[in-house]
Amino acid sequence: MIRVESVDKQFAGRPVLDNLSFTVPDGQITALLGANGAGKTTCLRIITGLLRADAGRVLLGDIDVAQQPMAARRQLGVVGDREGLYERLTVAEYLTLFASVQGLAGKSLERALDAVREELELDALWLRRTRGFSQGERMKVSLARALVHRPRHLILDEPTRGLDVLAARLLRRTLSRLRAQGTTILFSSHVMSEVAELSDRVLVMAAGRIVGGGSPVELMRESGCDNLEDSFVTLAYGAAAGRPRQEEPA
Ligand SMILES: Nc1ncnc2c1ncn2[C@@H]1O[C@H](COP(=O)(O)OP(=O)(O)OP(=O)(O)O)[C@@H](O)[C@H]1O
Repeated sequence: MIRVESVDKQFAGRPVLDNLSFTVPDGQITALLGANGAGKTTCLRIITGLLRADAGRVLLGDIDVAQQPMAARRQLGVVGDREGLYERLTVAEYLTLFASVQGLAGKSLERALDAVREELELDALWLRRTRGFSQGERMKVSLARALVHRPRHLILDEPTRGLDVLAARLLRRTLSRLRAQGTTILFSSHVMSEVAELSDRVLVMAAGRIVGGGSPVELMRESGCDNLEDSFVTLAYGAAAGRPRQEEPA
């Protein structure tokens, strides 16, 4: 389970996250929605330990991300900016490096590499250097890097941005399989059809706070709308106009 508890973050004195609290249950896919600038990426970066909160804390199970960064890293897979590939390395070399950093060696390293190679259909890319990779190819390698150590928690920032139909489908299939294995998954997206299809739970952010949360059906009921996109607009932009509601931490 991921717990975000009373997190504040300011940039240059401007509040971006404002006493933000929510939980992400195990074995479910949770989508984080919000208008541009609502604070989604900032929130995900704090969960993954890339940014420090000004106040509050983030727990992965019992592990405090800021207090126990090494332990947190072993529990986390992160798919963020797909630009971070080392272009001189082949996919095999790159994934070996990341798996080693996570403490894998010998037979368990080999097994971990074989598993992501098969699951993410990486055969054709395996011995290629990542320079010049397409968006879809980069996503596959980023996802393989995030999963190679079998983390309990997976965080993805707009994972289907720029992907074609087949690559997006592979990603969705992979997320569904991971959910069935009990992985806790949190992803941000602007694509409502994908959110409606994939998510067990949706969190709507506006101005650094949670303004709605529940299953897609619950959100539609709460907002009195018959589709997720209208619910999102009602909750996110209605709230931005001045009626925020903070979800209680579970
Ligand atoms: N390093 C930074 N320095 C200053 N301001 C920042 C920084 N990072 C984010 N911000 C600001 O914080 C606010 C929230 O940004 P964030 O990237 O978290 O939003 P988002 O919800 O992910 O938006 P989008 O949907 O456009 O990706 C924005 O106003 C952004 O300009």
